[in-house]
Amino acid sequence: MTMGRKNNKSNINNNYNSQDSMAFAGTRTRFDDKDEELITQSSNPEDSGKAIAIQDESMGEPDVSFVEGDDEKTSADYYFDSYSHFGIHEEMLKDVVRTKTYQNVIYQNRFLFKDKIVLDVGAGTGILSLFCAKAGAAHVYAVECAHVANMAKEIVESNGYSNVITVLKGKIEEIELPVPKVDIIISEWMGYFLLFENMLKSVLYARDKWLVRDGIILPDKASLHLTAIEDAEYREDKIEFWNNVYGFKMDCIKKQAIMEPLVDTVDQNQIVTTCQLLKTMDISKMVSGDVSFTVPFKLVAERDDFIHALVAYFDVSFTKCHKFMGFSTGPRSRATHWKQTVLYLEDVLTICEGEAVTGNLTVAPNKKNPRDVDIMLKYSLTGRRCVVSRTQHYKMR
Ligand SMILES: C[S@@+](CC[C@H](N)C(=O)[O-])C[C@H]1O[C@@H](n2cnc3c(N)ncnc32)[C@H](O)[C@@H]1O
Repeated sequence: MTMGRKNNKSNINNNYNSQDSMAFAGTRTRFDDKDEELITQSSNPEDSGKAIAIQDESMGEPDVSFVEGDDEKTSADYYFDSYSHFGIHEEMLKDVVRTKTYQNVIYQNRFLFKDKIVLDVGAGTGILSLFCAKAGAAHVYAVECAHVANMAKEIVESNGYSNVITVLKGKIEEIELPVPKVDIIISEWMGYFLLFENMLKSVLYARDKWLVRDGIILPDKASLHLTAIEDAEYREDKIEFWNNVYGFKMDCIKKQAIMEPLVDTVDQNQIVTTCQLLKTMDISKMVSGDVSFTVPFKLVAERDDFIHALVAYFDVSFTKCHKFMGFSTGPRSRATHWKQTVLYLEDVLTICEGEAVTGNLTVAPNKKNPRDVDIMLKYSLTGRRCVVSRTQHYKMR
Protein backbone atom coordinates (compact mmCIF):
# COMPACT_ATOMS: atom_id res chain seq x y z
CA MET A 1 0.00 0.00 0.00
CA THR A 2 1.35 3.40 -0.88
CA MET A 3 0.54 6.57 0.98
CA GLY A 4 0.19 10.14 -0.08
CA ARG A 5 0.33 12.19 -3.23
CA LYS A 6 2.29 15.34 -3.87
CA ASN A 7 -0.58 17.74 -4.13
CA ASN A 8 -3.00 16.51 -1.56
CA LYS A 9 -6.45 17.76 -2.20
CA SER A 10 -8.72 17.42 0.75
CA ASN A 11 -12.44 17.72 0.40
CA ILE A 12 -14.18 19.56 3.12
CA ASN A 13 -17.86 18.96 2.50
CA ASN A 14 -19.24 15.72 3.80
CA ASN A 15 -22.68 15.67 2.28
CA TYR A 16 -23.37 12.27 3.73
CA ASN A 17 -23.46 13.54 7.28
CA SER A 18 -24.37 17.04 8.20
CA GLN A 19 -22.67 16.64 11.60
CA ASP A 20 -19.02 17.34 12.01
CA SER A 21 -17.53 14.00 11.70
CA MET A 22 -14.09 12.06 10.43
CA ALA A 23 -11.15 8.66 11.00
CA PHE A 24 -7.70 6.42 11.00
CA ALA A 25 -5.49 2.43 10.98
CA GLY A 26 -2.13 0.46 11.16
CA THR A 27 -0.43 2.76 8.72
CA ARG A 28 -2.75 5.63 9.27
CA THR A 29 -2.14 9.12 7.99
CA ARG A 30 -2.22 12.23 10.02
CA PHE A 31 -5.01 14.62 9.28
CA ASP A 32 -4.69 18.03 10.78
CA ASP A 33 -8.20 19.37 10.83
CA LYS A 34 -7.12 22.96 11.48
CA ASP A 35 -5.35 23.60 8.22
CA GLU A 36 -6.58 20.52 6.37
CA GLU A 37 -3.03 19.60 5.56
CA LEU A 38 -2.37 15.90 5.23
CA ILE A 39 0.89 14.65 6.67
CA THR A 40 2.00 11.07 6.07
CA GLN A 41 3.00 9.18 9.19
CA SER A 42 4.55 5.79 8.64
CA SER A 43 3.74 3.28 11.30
CA ASN A 44 4.73 0.54 8.92
CA PRO A 45 5.97 -2.47 10.91
CA GLU A 46 9.06 -2.36 8.73
CA ASP A 47 9.81 1.14 9.98
CA SER A 48 9.08 0.68 13.64
CA GLY A 49 11.15 -0.72 16.44
CA LYS A 50 13.45 -3.02 14.46
CA ALA A 51 16.53 -0.84 14.59
CA ILE A 52 17.46 2.43 16.21
CA ALA A 53 20.25 4.77 15.28
CA ILE A 54 22.20 5.78 18.38
CA GLN A 55 24.50 8.75 18.00
CA ASP A 56 27.77 8.02 19.83
CA GLU A 57 29.46 11.39 20.09
CA SER A 58 32.93 9.94 20.77
CA MET A 59 32.77 7.92 17.55
CA GLY A 60 31.13 10.54 15.36
CA GLU A 61 29.28 8.02 13.16
CA PRO A 62 25.83 6.75 14.16
CA ASP A 63 25.71 3.13 15.31
CA VAL A 64 22.69 1.20 14.05
CA SER A 65 21.83 -1.29 16.77
CA PHE A 66 19.06 -3.82 16.91
CA VAL A 67 16.77 -3.54 19.90
CA GLU A 68 17.08 -6.60 22.07
CA GLY A 69 14.27 -9.12 21.75
CA ASP A 70 12.80 -7.69 18.56
CA ASP A 71 13.79 -10.82 16.65
CA GLU A 72 11.00 -12.58 18.52
CA LYS A 73 8.34 -10.16 17.28
CA THR A 74 5.64 -11.25 14.88
CA SER A 75 3.79 -9.01 12.44
CA ALA A 76 0.92 -9.01 14.95
CA ASP A 77 3.27 -7.53 17.59
CA TYR A 78 4.29 -4.78 15.19
CA TYR A 79 0.63 -4.15 14.42
CA PHE A 80 -0.24 -3.67 18.09
CA ASP A 81 2.97 -1.67 18.70
CA SER A 82 1.81 0.78 16.08
CA TYR A 83 -1.06 1.68 18.43
CA SER A 84 1.12 2.10 21.51
CA HIS A 85 2.36 5.61 20.80
CA PHE A 86 -0.05 8.43 21.57
CA GLY A 87 0.61 10.04 18.16
CA ILE A 88 -1.57 7.62 16.26
CA HIS A 89 -4.40 8.19 18.74
CA GLU A 90 -3.97 11.94 18.44
CA GLU A 91 -4.53 11.61 14.71
CA MET A 92 -7.65 9.50 15.20
CA LEU A 93 -9.08 11.83 17.82
CA LYS A 94 -8.45 14.83 15.54
CA ASP A 95 -10.29 13.12 12.72
CA VAL A 96 -13.46 15.06 13.39
CA VAL A 97 -15.70 13.17 10.96
CA ARG A 98 -14.81 9.94 12.73
CA THR A 99 -14.80 11.00 16.38
CA LYS A 100 -17.70 13.46 16.23
CA THR A 101 -19.89 10.90 14.50
CA TYR A 102 -19.31 8.41 17.33
CA GLN A 103 -19.88 11.16 19.89
CA ASN A 104 -23.12 12.26 18.23
CA VAL A 105 -24.33 8.68 17.91
CA ILE A 106 -23.80 8.17 21.65
CA TYR A 107 -24.93 11.53 23.05
CA GLN A 108 -27.96 11.88 20.79
CA ASN A 109 -29.16 8.34 21.51
CA ARG A 110 -28.83 8.13 25.28
CA PHE A 111 -31.91 5.90 25.38
CA LEU A 112 -29.75 3.14 23.85
CA PHE A 113 -27.05 3.42 26.55
CA LYS A 114 -28.94 4.21 29.74
CA ASP A 115 -28.23 1.51 32.35
CA LYS A 116 -26.67 -0.78 29.73
CA ILE A 117 -23.47 -2.84 29.88
CA VAL A 118 -21.14 -1.80 27.06
CA LEU A 119 -18.06 -3.49 25.62
CA ASP A 120 -15.61 -1.20 23.78
CA VAL A 121 -13.46 -3.40 21.50
CA GLY A 122 -10.07 -1.77 20.92
CA ALA A 123 -10.60 1.16 23.28
CA GLY A 124 -7.37 3.07 22.51
CA THR A 125 -7.37 6.16 24.74
CA GLY A 126 -10.83 5.16 26.00
CA ILE A 127 -12.62 7.95 24.19
CA LEU A 128 -15.64 5.89 23.10
CA SER A 129 -15.93 4.37 26.59
CA LEU A 130 -15.94 7.86 28.10
CA PHE A 131 -18.71 8.93 25.70
CA CYS A 132 -20.76 5.87 26.68
CA ALA A 133 -20.19 6.42 30.41
CA LYS A 134 -21.24 10.06 30.08
CA ALA A 135 -24.36 8.96 28.18
CA GLY A 136 -25.47 6.90 31.19
CA ALA A 137 -24.15 3.37 30.61
CA ALA A 138 -24.29 1.22 33.75
CA HIS A 139 -20.81 -0.13 33.08
CA VAL A 140 -18.30 -0.05 30.23
CA TYR A 141 -15.57 -2.64 29.66
CA ALA A 142 -12.79 -1.01 27.64
CA VAL A 143 -10.58 -3.70 26.10
CA GLU A 144 -7.27 -2.62 24.56
CA CYS A 145 -4.23 -4.76 23.82
CA ALA A 146 -1.62 -2.07 23.09
CA HIS A 147 0.31 -0.17 25.78
CA VAL A 148 -2.08 2.76 25.34
CA ALA A 149 -4.36 0.73 27.68
CA ASN A 150 -2.27 2.02 30.62
CA MET A 151 -2.97 5.56 29.53
CA ALA A 152 -6.66 4.78 29.03
CA LYS A 153 -6.76 3.65 32.66
CA GLU A 154 -5.20 6.90 33.84
CA ILE A 155 -7.52 8.94 31.63
CA VAL A 156 -10.56 7.15 33.02
CA GLU A 157 -9.35 7.75 36.59
CA SER A 158 -8.48 11.40 36.10
CA ASN A 159 -11.90 12.07 34.59
CA GLY A 160 -13.64 10.42 37.54
CA TYR A 161 -15.13 7.44 35.68
CA SER A 162 -13.30 4.55 37.41
CA ASN A 163 -16.52 3.37 38.97
CA VAL A 164 -18.19 3.06 35.53
CA ILE A 165 -15.34 2.09 33.17
CA THR A 166 -13.07 -0.91 33.64
CA VAL A 167 -10.04 -0.93 31.34
CA LEU A 168 -8.84 -4.44 30.52
CA LYS A 169 -5.43 -4.70 28.90
CA GLY A 170 -5.19 -7.61 26.47
CA LYS A 171 -6.45 -9.01 23.20
CA ILE A 172 -10.20 -9.37 23.04
CA GLU A 173 -9.62 -12.97 22.02
CA GLU A 174 -7.65 -13.65 25.23
CA ILE A 175 -9.16 -11.56 28.03
CA GLU A 176 -11.76 -12.67 30.57
CA LEU A 177 -14.75 -10.37 30.99
CA PRO A 178 -16.12 -10.11 34.54
CA VAL A 179 -19.68 -10.38 33.13
CA PRO A 180 -21.21 -13.20 31.07
CA LYS A 181 -22.93 -10.89 28.53
CA VAL A 182 -23.00 -7.26 27.36
CA ASP A 183 -25.90 -5.23 25.89
CA ILE A 184 -23.88 -3.13 23.45
CA ILE A 185 -20.61 -3.57 21.55
CA ILE A 186 -18.99 -0.42 20.23
CA SER A 187 -15.80 -0.34 18.18
CA GLU A 188 -13.91 1.71 15.64
CA TRP A 189 -12.34 -1.13 13.69
CA MET A 190 -12.30 0.19 10.11
CA GLY A 191 -9.03 0.17 8.18
CA TYR A 192 -8.05 1.55 4.81
CA PHE A 193 -10.22 0.05 2.08
CA LEU A 194 -12.48 -0.82 5.04
CA LEU A 195 -10.84 -4.21 5.55
CA PHE A 196 -7.13 -3.50 5.88
CA GLU A 197 -5.98 -4.55 9.41
CA ASN A 198 -8.78 -7.14 9.67
CA MET A 199 -9.83 -5.88 13.09
CA LEU A 200 -13.43 -6.64 12.17
CA LYS A 201 -12.68 -10.29 12.94
CA SER A 202 -12.02 -9.37 16.59
CA VAL A 203 -15.31 -7.47 16.77
CA LEU A 204 -17.21 -10.46 15.38
CA TYR A 205 -15.45 -12.70 17.91
CA ALA A 206 -16.61 -10.41 20.75
CA ARG A 207 -20.15 -10.27 19.32
CA ASP A 208 -20.45 -14.05 19.20
CA LYS A 209 -19.02 -14.52 22.68
CA TRP A 210 -20.62 -11.75 24.73
CA LEU A 211 -23.42 -9.85 23.00
CA VAL A 212 -26.89 -10.63 24.40
CA ARG A 213 -29.55 -11.76 21.97
CA ASP A 214 -31.04 -8.55 20.50
CA GLY A 215 -27.95 -6.66 21.67
CA ILE A 216 -26.67 -3.71 19.65
CA ILE A 217 -23.45 -3.41 17.72
CA LEU A 218 -22.18 0.05 16.74
CA PRO A 219 -21.67 0.69 13.88
CA ASP A 220 -23.85 -2.05 12.43
CA LYS A 221 -23.48 -1.47 8.67
CA ALA A 222 -20.41 -0.91 6.50
CA SER A 223 -20.42 -0.57 2.71
CA LEU A 224 -17.69 -0.59 0.11
CA HIS A 225 -18.08 1.55 -3.05
CA LEU A 226 -16.22 1.84 -6.35
CA THR A 227 -15.84 4.55 -8.97
CA ALA A 228 -13.39 5.46 -11.77
CA ILE A 229 -11.18 8.54 -12.07
CA GLU A 230 -9.05 10.52 -14.46
CA ASP A 231 -5.61 10.74 -12.85
CA ALA A 232 -3.06 11.25 -15.65
CA GLU A 233 -0.72 13.51 -13.75
CA TYR A 234 -0.29 11.39 -10.70
CA ARG A 235 -0.20 8.12 -12.66
CA GLU A 236 2.66 9.59 -14.65
CA ASP A 237 4.49 10.49 -11.47
CA LYS A 238 3.93 7.20 -9.61
CA ILE A 239 3.83 4.59 -12.35
CA GLU A 240 5.32 5.85 -15.63
CA PHE A 241 8.25 7.37 -13.71
CA TRP A 242 9.83 3.89 -13.61
CA ASN A 243 10.00 3.69 -17.43
CA ASN A 244 12.93 6.05 -17.55
CA VAL A 245 14.89 6.79 -14.39
CA TYR A 246 17.81 8.97 -15.39
CA GLY A 247 17.91 7.09 -18.69
CA PHE A 248 17.41 3.58 -17.23
CA LYS A 249 14.26 1.45 -17.25
CA MET A 250 13.09 0.00 -13.96
CA ASP A 251 10.15 -2.10 -15.16
CA CYS A 252 10.34 -4.50 -12.24
CA ILE A 253 9.58 -1.63 -9.84
CA LYS A 254 6.83 -0.34 -12.13
CA LYS A 255 5.14 -3.75 -11.82
CA GLN A 256 5.31 -3.54 -8.03
CA ALA A 257 4.11 0.08 -7.98
CA ILE A 258 1.00 -0.73 -9.98
CA MET A 259 0.19 -3.61 -7.63
CA GLU A 260 0.19 -1.38 -4.57
CA PRO A 261 -3.05 0.46 -3.96
CA LEU A 262 -2.45 4.11 -3.20
CA VAL A 263 -4.17 5.56 -0.15
CA ASP A 264 -4.84 9.15 -1.00
CA THR A 265 -7.41 11.89 -1.30
CA VAL A 266 -9.08 12.08 -4.70
CA ASP A 267 -10.69 15.30 -5.89
CA GLN A 268 -14.35 14.84 -6.75
CA ASN A 269 -13.76 16.54 -10.12
CA GLN A 270 -11.62 13.56 -11.12
CA ILE A 271 -14.63 11.22 -10.98
CA VAL A 272 -15.56 10.12 -14.52
CA THR A 273 -18.23 7.45 -13.96
CA THR A 274 -21.10 6.59 -11.70
CA CYS A 275 -20.23 5.35 -8.20
CA GLN A 276 -21.35 1.83 -7.38
CA LEU A 277 -22.15 0.17 -4.09
CA LEU A 278 -20.17 -3.09 -4.16
CA LYS A 279 -20.96 -4.72 -0.86
CA THR A 280 -22.78 -3.99 2.38
CA MET A 281 -21.77 -5.84 5.52
CA ASP A 282 -24.25 -6.24 8.33
CA ILE A 283 -21.93 -6.36 11.35
CA SER A 284 -24.71 -7.72 13.55
CA LYS A 285 -25.17 -10.83 11.40
CA MET A 286 -22.16 -11.47 9.16
CA VAL A 287 -19.56 -14.16 9.71
CA SER A 288 -15.82 -13.57 9.43
CA GLY A 289 -15.71 -15.43 6.09
CA ASP A 290 -17.87 -12.66 4.58
CA VAL A 291 -14.80 -10.43 4.32
CA SER A 292 -13.79 -12.57 1.31
CA PHE A 293 -16.03 -11.91 -1.68
CA THR A 294 -16.32 -11.39 -5.42
CA VAL A 295 -18.72 -8.71 -6.65
CA PRO A 296 -19.61 -7.54 -10.15
CA PHE A 297 -19.56 -3.85 -11.08
CA LYS A 298 -20.69 -1.60 -13.92
CA LEU A 299 -19.40 1.98 -13.95
CA VAL A 300 -21.07 4.19 -16.54
CA ALA A 301 -19.13 7.18 -17.90
CA GLU A 302 -20.78 10.54 -17.18
CA ARG A 303 -18.58 12.39 -19.71
CA ASP A 304 -15.99 11.72 -22.43
CA ASP A 305 -12.69 11.25 -20.60
CA PHE A 306 -9.74 8.98 -19.86
CA ILE A 307 -9.78 6.55 -16.94
CA HIS A 308 -6.51 5.85 -15.16
CA ALA A 309 -7.67 4.23 -11.96
CA LEU A 310 -10.58 2.80 -10.02
CA VAL A 311 -11.18 4.20 -6.57
CA ALA A 312 -12.66 2.38 -3.59
CA TYR A 313 -14.08 3.96 -0.43
CA PHE A 314 -16.47 3.04 2.34
CA ASP A 315 -19.39 4.29 4.42
CA VAL A 316 -20.41 3.19 7.89
CA SER A 317 -23.81 3.61 9.48
CA PHE A 318 -25.46 3.32 12.86
CA THR A 319 -28.98 2.22 11.97
CA LYS A 320 -30.19 1.73 15.54
CA CYS A 321 -30.12 5.48 16.21
CA HIS A 322 -33.30 7.51 16.55
CA LYS A 323 -32.37 9.16 13.24
CA PHE A 324 -30.02 7.70 10.63
CA MET A 325 -26.37 8.46 11.41
CA GLY A 326 -23.12 7.58 9.72
CA PHE A 327 -20.31 8.92 7.58
CA SER A 328 -18.75 8.38 4.22
CA THR A 329 -15.09 8.32 3.26
CA GLY A 330 -15.94 9.00 -0.38
CA PRO A 331 -14.36 11.71 -2.55
CA ARG A 332 -17.56 13.77 -2.43
CA SER A 333 -17.57 13.85 1.37
CA ARG A 334 -15.45 15.69 3.88
CA ALA A 335 -11.97 14.16 3.93
CA THR A 336 -11.10 11.63 6.61
CA HIS A 337 -7.75 10.08 7.47
CA TRP A 338 -8.92 6.97 5.59
CA LYS A 339 -8.90 9.03 2.38
CA GLN A 340 -9.69 6.77 -0.61
CA THR A 341 -7.95 3.71 -2.08
CA VAL A 342 -6.72 4.17 -5.65
CA LEU A 343 -6.17 1.12 -7.90
CA TYR A 344 -4.19 2.12 -10.99
CA LEU A 345 -5.06 0.36 -14.23
CA GLU A 346 -2.42 -0.98 -16.61
CA ASP A 347 -4.42 0.48 -19.51
CA VAL A 348 -5.57 4.04 -19.96
CA LEU A 349 -9.23 3.72 -20.92
CA THR A 350 -10.57 6.17 -23.51
CA ILE A 351 -14.23 6.22 -22.57
CA CYS A 352 -17.20 8.02 -24.11
CA GLU A 353 -20.20 9.28 -22.15
CA GLY A 354 -22.69 6.44 -21.63
CA GLU A 355 -20.16 3.64 -22.10
CA ALA A 356 -19.46 1.32 -19.18
CA VAL A 357 -16.46 -0.32 -17.58
CA THR A 358 -17.69 -3.67 -16.30
CA GLY A 359 -15.99 -6.38 -14.29
CA ASN A 360 -15.55 -8.13 -10.95
CA LEU A 361 -13.68 -7.23 -7.81
CA THR A 362 -12.44 -10.03 -5.56
CA VAL A 363 -11.31 -9.19 -2.04
CA ALA A 364 -9.74 -11.53 0.54
CA PRO A 365 -7.43 -11.32 3.54
CA ASN A 366 -3.89 -12.37 2.61
CA LYS A 367 -3.32 -16.01 3.56
CA LYS A 368 0.09 -15.42 5.20
CA ASN A 369 -0.79 -12.18 6.98
CA PRO A 370 -4.57 -11.82 7.33
CA ARG A 371 -4.17 -8.13 8.27
CA ASP A 372 -3.15 -7.50 4.64
CA VAL A 373 -5.70 -7.54 1.83
CA ASP A 374 -5.42 -9.17 -1.60
CA ILE A 375 -7.54 -7.63 -4.36
CA MET A 376 -8.17 -9.04 -7.85
CA LEU A 377 -9.73 -6.74 -10.42
CA LYS A 378 -11.16 -7.99 -13.70
CA TYR A 379 -12.32 -5.20 -15.98
CA SER A 380 -13.35 -4.68 -19.55
CA LEU A 381 -14.49 -1.87 -21.79
CA THR A 382 -15.97 -2.37 -25.23
CA GLY A 383 -16.26 1.19 -26.41
CA ARG A 384 -16.15 3.16 -29.64
CA ARG A 385 -12.58 4.27 -29.06
CA CYS A 386 -11.20 1.61 -26.76
CA VAL A 387 -11.59 -2.14 -26.34
CA VAL A 388 -9.83 -3.62 -23.33
CA SER A 389 -10.15 -6.66 -21.10
CA ARG A 390 -7.70 -7.40 -18.31
CA THR A 391 -7.16 -8.92 -14.85
CA GLN A 392 -4.96 -7.16 -12.29
CA HIS A 393 -3.81 -8.19 -8.81
CA TYR A 394 -3.17 -5.76 -5.95
CA LYS A 395 -1.84 -6.24 -2.43
CA MET A 396 -2.57 -3.86 0.46
CA ARG A 397 0.21 -4.30 2.99
C1 LIG B 1 -8.71 2.23 15.29
S1 LIG B 1 -8.16 2.20 16.92
C2 LIG B 1 -9.54 2.90 17.80
C3 LIG B 1 -9.20 3.39 19.18
C4 LIG B 1 -10.36 4.07 19.92
N1 LIG B 1 -11.49 3.19 20.05
C5 LIG B 1 -10.78 5.34 19.24
O1 LIG B 1 -11.87 5.36 18.66
O2 LIG B 1 -10.03 6.32 19.26
C6 LIG B 1 -8.30 0.47 17.24
C7 LIG B 1 -7.69 0.03 18.57
O3 LIG B 1 -8.01 -1.34 18.75
C8 LIG B 1 -6.89 -2.02 19.31
N2 LIG B 1 -7.05 -3.43 18.93
C9 LIG B 1 -6.94 -3.96 17.68
N3 LIG B 1 -7.18 -5.28 17.72
C10 LIG B 1 -7.43 -5.60 19.01
C11 LIG B 1 -7.72 -6.82 19.69
N4 LIG B 1 -7.80 -7.96 19.02
N5 LIG B 1 -7.93 -6.80 21.03
C12 LIG B 1 -7.84 -5.62 21.72
N6 LIG B 1 -7.55 -4.43 21.14
C13 LIG B 1 -7.36 -4.41 19.81
C14 LIG B 1 -5.67 -1.31 18.70
O4 LIG B 1 -4.52 -1.49 19.51
C15 LIG B 1 -6.17 0.14 18.64
O5 LIG B 1 -5.79 0.86 19.79
